[in-house]
Amino acid sequence: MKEIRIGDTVEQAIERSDYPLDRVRAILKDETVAVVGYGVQGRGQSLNMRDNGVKVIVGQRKGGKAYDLCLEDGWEPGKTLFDPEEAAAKGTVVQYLLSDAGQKEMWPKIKPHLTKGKALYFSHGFSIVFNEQTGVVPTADIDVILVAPKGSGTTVRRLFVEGRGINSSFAIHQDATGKARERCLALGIAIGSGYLFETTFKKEVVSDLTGERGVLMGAIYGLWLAQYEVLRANGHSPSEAFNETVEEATQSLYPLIAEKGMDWMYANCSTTAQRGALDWFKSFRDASKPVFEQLYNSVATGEEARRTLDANSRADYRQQLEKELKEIADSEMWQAGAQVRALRPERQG
Ligand SMILES: NC(=O)C1=CN([C@@H]2O[C@H](COP(=O)(O)OP(=O)(O)OC[C@H]3O[C@@H](n4cnc5c(N)ncnc54)[C@H](O)[C@@H]3O)[C@@H](O)[C@H]2O)C=CC1
Ligand SMILES: CC(=O)[C@](C)(O)C(=O)O
Ligand SMILES: [Mg+2]
Ligand SMILES: [Mg+2]
Repeated sequence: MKEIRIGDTVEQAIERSDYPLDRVRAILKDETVAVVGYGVQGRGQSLNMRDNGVKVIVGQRKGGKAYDLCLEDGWEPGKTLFDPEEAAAKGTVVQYLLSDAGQKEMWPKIKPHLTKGKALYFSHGFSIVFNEQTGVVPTADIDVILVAPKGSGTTVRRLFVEGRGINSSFAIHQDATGKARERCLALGIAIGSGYLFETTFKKEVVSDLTGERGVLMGAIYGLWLAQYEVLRANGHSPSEAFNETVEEATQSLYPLIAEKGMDWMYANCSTTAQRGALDWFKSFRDASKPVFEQLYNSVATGEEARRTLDANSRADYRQQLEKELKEIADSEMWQAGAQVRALRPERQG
């Protein structure tokens, strides 16, 4: 256990040494963990648990790319690979890792298999917190727990393979068996978390939806695009605009932030840059803060959940997302990006 103390706020983070693998295996020895949904998270988490010696099965419908990936990854039909409902029936822990819209749709089929004493596990507070929209209301006789890796499932797997670990949030929504916390923490370590930070389903979903719409994905792209467009409009070449907006950020400056914080990154830049950045950051904060407040409100009122469920429940949701991602890929900025990235020396030859 590690303590984080900021002013009056004290937090405890669970670490791997609190749950060494033999303890994890002992806690989970009588459990069959059914991972329902082999998407980005289902894949990362199930492979890590399998490598950690946990008894894992996967529930994924036949046909489609995700099923092919299951076979490629060594899941065996009838042994460790089943239809979602069959897996839910066999599992004592059901890791519900369909997309959030998929969780709503499949719930009537999954719910009957969640019998007394089982654990229902989520990696997002979405289905439970917005249950008026999703209809996901588990019976009182099962544990309902959450481990939400704070990163892509791709990273969950990559860090694990490198012997590192991702930060995850965890929360207990229902403890029917008296074992919910042990189950949750053992699973949290088993899926590859390095540290586990306690939260609630509500806090997790609101912060997560804000973060991904904000600084992690939506805001960063908006900010980068605005700068790129201004540079281009003023006659700078695509490569100059891209290097000065994205390539330098991801290749040089952001890794310095990751290493020792914002001040360390600043300290490793010129005094010219430091003076300018220190003068300008407040303008960017002030310009964007009202947008963040609007965003937070839209998340907290359930509006973002409504939009997500509406859009991602359509039959053609994937094609729609792919179409919009392709528009980004085809845009000048990211075409320049593809060519600039190809010039990284380590990508030569
Ligand atoms: N993608 C990520 O890295 C992260 C995801 N999460 C959470 O983990 C959970 C799983 O997310 P992802 O792995 O991104 O899911 P995903 O979008 O990759 O989908 C997972 C699986 O759900 C299936 N699916 C989608 N709609 C369906 C439907 N209507 N009926 C049946 N199956 C359907 C897909 O075919 C896929 O196999 C979600 O709660 C998400 O918010 C949390 C942290 C990060
Ligand atoms: C990767 C992650 O944690 C996100 C951005 O919240 C998500 O994929 O939902
Ligand atoms: Mg997240
Ligand atoms: Mg998210």
